[in-house]
Amino acid sequence: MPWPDPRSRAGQVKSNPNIQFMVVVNGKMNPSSEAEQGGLKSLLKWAAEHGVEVSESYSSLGRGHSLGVSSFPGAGGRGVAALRPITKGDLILKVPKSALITTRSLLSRDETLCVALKPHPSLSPTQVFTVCLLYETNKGKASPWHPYFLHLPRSYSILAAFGELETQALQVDYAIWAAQKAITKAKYEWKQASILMKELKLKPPLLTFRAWIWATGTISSRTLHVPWDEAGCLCPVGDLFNYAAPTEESGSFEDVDNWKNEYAKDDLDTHHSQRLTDGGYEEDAAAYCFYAKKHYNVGEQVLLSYGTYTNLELLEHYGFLLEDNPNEKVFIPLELDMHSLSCWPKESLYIHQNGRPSFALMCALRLWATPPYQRKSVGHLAYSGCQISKGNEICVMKWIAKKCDAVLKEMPTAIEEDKSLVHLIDKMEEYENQWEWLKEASAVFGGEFGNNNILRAACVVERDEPSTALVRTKMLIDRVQFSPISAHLLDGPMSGSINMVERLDQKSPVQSNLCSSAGWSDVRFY
Ligand SMILES: C[S@@+](CC[C@H](N)C(=O)[O-])C[C@H]1O[C@@H](n2cnc3c(N)ncnc32)[C@H](O)[C@@H]1O
Repeated sequence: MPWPDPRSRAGQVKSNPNIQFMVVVNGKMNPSSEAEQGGLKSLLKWAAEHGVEVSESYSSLGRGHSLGVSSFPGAGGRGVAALRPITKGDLILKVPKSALITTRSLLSRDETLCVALKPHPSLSPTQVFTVCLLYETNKGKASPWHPYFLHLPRSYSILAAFGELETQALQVDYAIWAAQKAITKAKYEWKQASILMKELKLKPPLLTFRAWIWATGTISSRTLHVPWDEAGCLCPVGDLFNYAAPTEESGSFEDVDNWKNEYAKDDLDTHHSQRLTDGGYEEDAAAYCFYAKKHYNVGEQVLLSYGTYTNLELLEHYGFLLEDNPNEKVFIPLELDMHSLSCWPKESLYIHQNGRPSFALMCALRLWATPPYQRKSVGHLAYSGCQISKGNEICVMKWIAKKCDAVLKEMPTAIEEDKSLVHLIDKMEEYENQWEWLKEASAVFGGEFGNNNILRAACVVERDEPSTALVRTKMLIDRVQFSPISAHLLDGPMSGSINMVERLDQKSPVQSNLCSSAGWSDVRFY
């Protein structure tokens, strides 16, 4: 999902393009490992050659680059660190238009691709970009973006990549439905584009649904907004910034004025307001420009807001969740008679992670809790976000508390169970075989796996050979990886055996709105 529209900014980037490699552990910077350095070197050398510019500044450390590529375990994995103090509003990175990957830039270099696309006008801009991306990776080293492709993640945990087990583990019905919808849409779009991909003679591994999901995940989680193409652009180096949710001072529950402001924010947030942007394409600079949204000290991770997202939306588009997401919403269904009193759409009836009900939910409930003969005379209070009476407010809050209790009781597992399970899955690699792991799981869950799909799946696998059982369980829980580069190499007799490497380091998201981040806590550099 491309980031929102840019706002215009002034600024200057000094043109020293050599970005450094560092690892930041507990706020302290250390030179990164040789493997990491070696791995990233080719990308950053390529970036420098293609005019990517990173800012320089003076500090007690002397003059030097403001940014470095670092590893932030538990906070997005590979990301960008401040190597010098950075001031709010500083222009920190500039990526020239010529380095951006867009449908247009790919088409302008390839006549075959242009000709092949013409008879397929019904494909959406994103489908076209997905095909173009797979076509470009199909070129292997012949593509000018080959060093960039080498550094893309091998797999994504976006909803479209979910299997049945993961989908059911979401537990919440609207989250399950969102996953099913994302999977169905991806399959439909892949089938639609398959004819074109065959005409383009992509290598067999790149024609698979797995490859489509890889390209979809790349585009969904890494593209930035550009004004000339709704599919957005891939921005080498600019796509190394991890996400920080946009926050505002939240109003206190008792403070009606603050609360009303918060309600105004509900409306703004729904439209992914432009105020959240800290990067954008600038026509006069012919470059994608990135600005610091706040002050950063040396060693801090420099983050960007891609937009305002709930955890389910983050999972859908970016494949991770935030444990503390100020924009998280839990939707509360109203009974028919309550709904008929006001005309609020279902998606406006929710509770924030901090427990604050949305404006629409409060309005609908305040009206419902008012005797019918009074609704006309006091309705304006509800519509302007004000209390109607103390009794009315107590009635509303009691209803919300009862509803929340009922919703939570309907979930097959509780948050404590989910946390234990995520912890157990993380520890799976430490066990020699499935039996040992299941023994530990039984102890934690008191031998009762109830409705826990993941543990039930593990029990079924248990009947296998112990040596293969653990691997199979991990495969059920984790995602297999797709490497476009090795797919490119796999040709001829090996083409059927797409390079699938088990992904053992990724958590399975359980209950999207309640569970911890499933991001790249352990990014591999390759
Ligand atoms: C634009 S990329 C950022 C760079 C990425 N970490 C990398 O190694 O290439 C976006 C992806 O980074 C990860 N990510 C970004 N912010 C995160 C966060 N706050 N927590 C966990 N994962 C995050 C997610 O996998 C997301 O899809």
